[in-house]
Amino acid sequence: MLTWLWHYIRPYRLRLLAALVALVFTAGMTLSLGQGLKLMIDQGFVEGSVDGLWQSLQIFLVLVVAMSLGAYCRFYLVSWLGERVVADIRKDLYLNLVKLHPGFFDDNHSGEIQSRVTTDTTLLQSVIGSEISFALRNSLIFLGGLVLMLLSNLKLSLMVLVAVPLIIFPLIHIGRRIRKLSSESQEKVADAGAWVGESLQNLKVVQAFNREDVVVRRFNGAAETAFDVAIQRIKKRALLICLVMLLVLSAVGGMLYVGGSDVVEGHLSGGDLAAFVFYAIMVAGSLAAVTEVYGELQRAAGAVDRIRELMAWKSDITEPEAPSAPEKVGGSLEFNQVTYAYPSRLNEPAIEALSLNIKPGERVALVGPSGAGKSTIFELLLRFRDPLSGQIMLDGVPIHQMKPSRLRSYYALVPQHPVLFSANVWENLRYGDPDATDEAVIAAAKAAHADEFIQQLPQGYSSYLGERGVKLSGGQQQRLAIARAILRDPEILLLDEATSALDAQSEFLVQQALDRLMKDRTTLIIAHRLATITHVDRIAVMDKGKLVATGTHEELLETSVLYSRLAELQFNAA
Ligand SMILES: Nc1ncnc2c1ncn2[C@@H]1O[C@H](COP(=O)(O)OP(=O)(O)OP(=O)(O)O)[C@@H](O)[C@H]1O
Repeated sequence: MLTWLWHYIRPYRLRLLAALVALVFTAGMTLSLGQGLKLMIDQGFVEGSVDGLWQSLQIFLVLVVAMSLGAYCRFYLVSWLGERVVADIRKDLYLNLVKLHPGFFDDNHSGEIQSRVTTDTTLLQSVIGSEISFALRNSLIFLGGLVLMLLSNLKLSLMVLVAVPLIIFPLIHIGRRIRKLSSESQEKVADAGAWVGESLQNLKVVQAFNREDVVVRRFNGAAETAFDVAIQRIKKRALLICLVMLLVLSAVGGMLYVGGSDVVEGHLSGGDLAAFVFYAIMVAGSLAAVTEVYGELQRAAGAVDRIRELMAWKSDITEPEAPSAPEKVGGSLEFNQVTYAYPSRLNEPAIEALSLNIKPGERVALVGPSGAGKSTIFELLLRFRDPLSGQIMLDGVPIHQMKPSRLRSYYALVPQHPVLFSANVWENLRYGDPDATDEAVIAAAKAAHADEFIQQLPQGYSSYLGERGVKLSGGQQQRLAIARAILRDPEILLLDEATSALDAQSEFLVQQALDRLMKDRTTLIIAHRLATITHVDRIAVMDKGKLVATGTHEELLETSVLYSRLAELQFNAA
């Protein structure tokens, strides 16, 4: 774990060094205050000299100023390091997450992952940015105080030495228990957090079905479990603090008694006893502080484990060593005996032995009942998943021999549920092509029949969309998604029921835009409504992961029982 952390701290080692110097300096100054105290008492109070008192006070004040300045530098440098290192870790973690294969998020709750990116890294930040320094400073004070105590009075110091193991051993034992409980507690909080995310995102469904009480009950359950686990941890922690105080302060009381007797008998000066008590309090306080922070460090160790686990995940979609990367592709696609099954349902292939050739510029519609595997074909084409067997070729090159980013640059995807990001219209459309000029963006919006409604938004193209921005209707969102694809000007178009959320009027307009977009481009359309695809070159009928027929609308009405049944249901019902 330390080597891992060092990897992140290393670039800032000069600052670390400066922080350490400041830390050692302030610890030294803190300890020297004891000597200042001794001077003040022996030269001032005991000798009854105001001059002596004034002189020793001056020395005391110099020490205080030096200590305060040192503390300023230490606090600034150490906190800077904490923030910096954690920002770097967050960036790395996010970079790894966005590169993971999308299937990863099927099995891993995105809420839990979110909590790792935020909560766990925050925990780590407080550890690097304060607690390690706190622990180090207190350890130094503990050790320095102990040495000064030993030097000034052996007998009294022996009492401390007897007390130390009595304190340390129960502490380590309880600390271990705390570590286990704290990672458990964090998992429970993450569970509750994930549930909040899911239920709030889908609040309309929750309310439409009057299921508020059910989600509340489930959340309460999760919150209570988190509470129960946290309480177990807190009990242990409370015990830890209580034990430390009891043991340390009893030892200090004993020392005061024994040392006080020595002063009374004249073996020890008042200043020596004051300095000794000062050190004893420092030693006790720093030990208590170390134990306090020990629990936090244990918690952070749990957080580090979880962050590292997430960073260690690698995408299932591998980059080829010697990628084939044609600059331009013609757009022919060939599925060769492709089989794929989702990891959670390995014995039920979603696509089975699929073979299909698509010529450059051809428009092919995929139809079939729900669950037939149409969306899975898109996922395979985009290399969100790789086939278990068989291969997919683009212009004769197997797509697994292409860099995923290069492969995806040939496509534009218009998904069934358009996704708009929290950004303005310009930026949302430029998702298709970040370098597009304003004119090109507007032309694409016009072609997708989106320009008109965009102009009417409060700030036109600069209107902010997304969760906290302007809300758009389903049809408007879809037209933006189409404009995005137009802007991308891809070799291959993947349309997932792109006109599903449109009214008859906009559907007509968008269909025109799509026709223009599809011209001379290989296009795959997932279609539920056969009316929208009667004009395509070829229709591929899928059922339960298998390709059962291909042909034109007219041909399939003759040859495919499944297709004619689908057509009959749709056209007759219409
Ligand atoms: N992430 C997943 N994990 C496990 N199984 C999945 C996953 N996604 C899809 N499936 C299953 O794979 C099969 C094919 O699904 P797919 O989404 O490709 O069908 P589809 O033809 O697009 O359906 P629809 O028309 O309803 O969108 C279905 O049986 C589905 O339950």
